[in-house]
Amino acid sequence: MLIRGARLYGEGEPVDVLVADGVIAEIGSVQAPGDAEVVEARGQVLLPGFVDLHTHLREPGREDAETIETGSAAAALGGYTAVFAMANTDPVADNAVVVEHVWRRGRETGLVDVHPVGAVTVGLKGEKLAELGTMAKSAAGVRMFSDDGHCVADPLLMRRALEYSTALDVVIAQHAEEPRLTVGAQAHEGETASRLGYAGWPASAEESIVARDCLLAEHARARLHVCHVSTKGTADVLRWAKNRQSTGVISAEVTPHHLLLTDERLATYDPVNKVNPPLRTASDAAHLRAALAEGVIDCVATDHAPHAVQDKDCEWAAARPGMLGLQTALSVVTETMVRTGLLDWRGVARVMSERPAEIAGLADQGRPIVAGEPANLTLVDPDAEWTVRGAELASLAANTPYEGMRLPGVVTLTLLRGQITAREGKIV
Ligand SMILES: NC(=O)N[C@@H](CC(=O)O)C(=O)O
Ligand SMILES: [Zn+2]
Ligand SMILES: [Zn+2]
Repeated sequence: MLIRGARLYGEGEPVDVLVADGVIAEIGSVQAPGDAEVVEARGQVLLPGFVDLHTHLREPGREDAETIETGSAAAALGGYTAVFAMANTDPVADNAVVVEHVWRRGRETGLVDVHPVGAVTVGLKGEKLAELGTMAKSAAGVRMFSDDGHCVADPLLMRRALEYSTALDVVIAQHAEEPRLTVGAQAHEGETASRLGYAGWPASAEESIVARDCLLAEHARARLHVCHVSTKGTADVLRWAKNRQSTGVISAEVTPHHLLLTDERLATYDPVNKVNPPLRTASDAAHLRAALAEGVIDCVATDHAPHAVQDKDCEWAAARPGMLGLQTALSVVTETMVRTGLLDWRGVARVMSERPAEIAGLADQGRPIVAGEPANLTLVDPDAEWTVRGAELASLAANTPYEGMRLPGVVTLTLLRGQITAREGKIV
C-alpha cells in the first residue's frame, strides 16, 4: 500500500510512504507497485499511531457500556494503535485469567493492540497485593499495574507494590486521590462548588498523594506513573520530583478534558461533566497545557470512561464519574496544544505516541517513521473540522462532554502493522 504525499510530522515537503508486510518499506518519491492500494494524503500530517495508557473498555462485566470490540473501534477511529485497558472491570483484572481474557479478546478483534492493566491490589480493595508477577509473566505480559478508580492509599502497600515492580520491570500507575479528603466530594473545591452547593474535592487530595508517591518511588528506585494530573500543584510537585537526582523514574499523563474543560461547565448540573478527578479551574487547565508542552507532564491519556445511560443520565450525586475520550483526543489536543502554538506535530507525536510507548515499554509502538519500522501510523487532516455527536461515536455509550462542539483535527487513516483499521471515519 502507498500513502502518497504525506507530510511526516507535519514537516517539510510531502513524501510517499510505501508499506509492505506490516512495515514501512520505503519513503521518498515512490512508484506504486501495480497491485498497491493508493491513499492520497494531499499533504496531511503522518504521525506514529497513538498509544493510550488509560482506557476503560468495561469488558468483562459491563458490556452494556462498552466492549473490547466497540472500544477498539473507537480507538482505531481516534488514531490509536495501542491502548491500555484499566483493571476496574467485573471481575477485576487482578489475576492471570482475566488479563489473558482481555488480551485475547483484543487480539481477536484486531483493531488495536489491547494491553490489559493489572490491578495492584486484590479486587481493587487496597488491602493486599495482587499477584503482579503471575500477571506480568502471563500470555498478556502485563507491563502496567493500577487500581485506577481507586487510590492505593495505604503507604505501606504502595511502597511494597513499587518495590516488587522493580524486579518485574513494570510500572505502577497511581490514581492519586487521598480518600479521606474526598469523602462525598462532587466537584472541584472552589468558587463554583460553593456557589452550586457541591461538596468540594480539594486539589490537595491529589497533590499530597503525588508528593508521597514520588518520594516512595525514588527510595524504591521504581517507576511511578501518575494518572490524570488535574491541578497546577501536581504539575509543580512533578517538576520538583523530576528535577531531583532521583533514582526512581516518574512519568505523568493529562487527559484531553483537563486541558480543555473547566468547572464553570458545572453550572448546568449536567452529569456528563462529572469526572474523577473533577474538572478544575481555567488557571489549572492553562498550567497543565504548559506542563505538557514543557515535558513535566509526559503524555496525553484519554481516561476514556464509557457509562450506560442509567448510570450517567441521572441526578448529579448518583451519576458515575467519567467521560468518553478515544475519538475526540486528537481534536482536543489540536485545539488546546497545536492551535495555541504550544506544540507542533512533532510534539503531538511525542505526547500521544512516543512517550506513552516508552513508559509502557512497548517496542513496536511510538517508533520513528523510517523504513524498516512497523507500520503503526496515523494520518491526520490538520485543517479539517468536525462536530462531535455522541450518538455517532463508535462507543456503545454516548457520554461525551463535547456534544455539539466543533473541533479541529480529523483522523483520516489508521494503520496497525500495515493493515488499515480505520479510514475516513469508518472501521475497515
Ligand atoms: N475517570 C473517571 O471518572 N472514572 C473512571 C475511573 C477513574 O479513572 O478514576 C471510570 O472507571 O469510570
Ligand atoms: Zn482514575
Ligand atoms: Zn480511569
